Amino acid sequence: MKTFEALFAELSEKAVSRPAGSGTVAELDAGVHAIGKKIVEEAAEVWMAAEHEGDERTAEEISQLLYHLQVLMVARGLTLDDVYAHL
Ligand SMILES: N=c1c2ncn([C@@H]3O[C@H](COP(=O)(O)OP(=O)(O)OP(=O)(O)O)[C@@H](O)[C@H]3O)c2ncn1[C@@H]1O[C@H](COP(=O)(O)O)[C@@H](O)[C@H]1O
Repeated sequence: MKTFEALFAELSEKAVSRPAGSGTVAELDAGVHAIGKKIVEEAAEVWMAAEHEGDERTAEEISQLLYHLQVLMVARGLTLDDVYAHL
C-alpha cells in the first residue's frame, strides 16, 4: 500500500524525469492556478462524499485531494518537512 511519503517521492521524481503520459507532469505544466482549481473541486467532492456517500467513496475522494495537494507542493517547491513543521 502506498503511503503519503512514497507518493510524494514518486511525484517529485516524475517532476524531474517527466515521463511521457504522466498526469502529474501535465498538471504541473498547467500551473498553480489550474492545480488550485483542482484542489477546490476535489475538496468539494470530499465534502459531498462524507455527507452523502459511504466510507469507501469518502476515502477515495480524500486520496485524490491529497494527491492534488502534493502536486501543488511540488509545483511550489515545498517539501514534506515544510508542511510537517506546521502540524
Ligand atoms: N494518486 C493519484 C491520483 N489521484 C487523483 N489523480 C488524478 O486526479 C483525477 C481525479 O479524478 P476525478 O474522478 O475527480 O476527476 P475526473 O473528472 O474523473 O477526471 P478529470 O477530468 O478531473 O481529470 C484523476 O483522473 C487523476 O488524473 C491522480 N493521479 C495520479 N495519482 C498517482 O500519482 C502517481 C503518478 O501518476 P502519473 O503522474 O499519472 O504517472 C501514481 O502513483 C498515481 O497512482
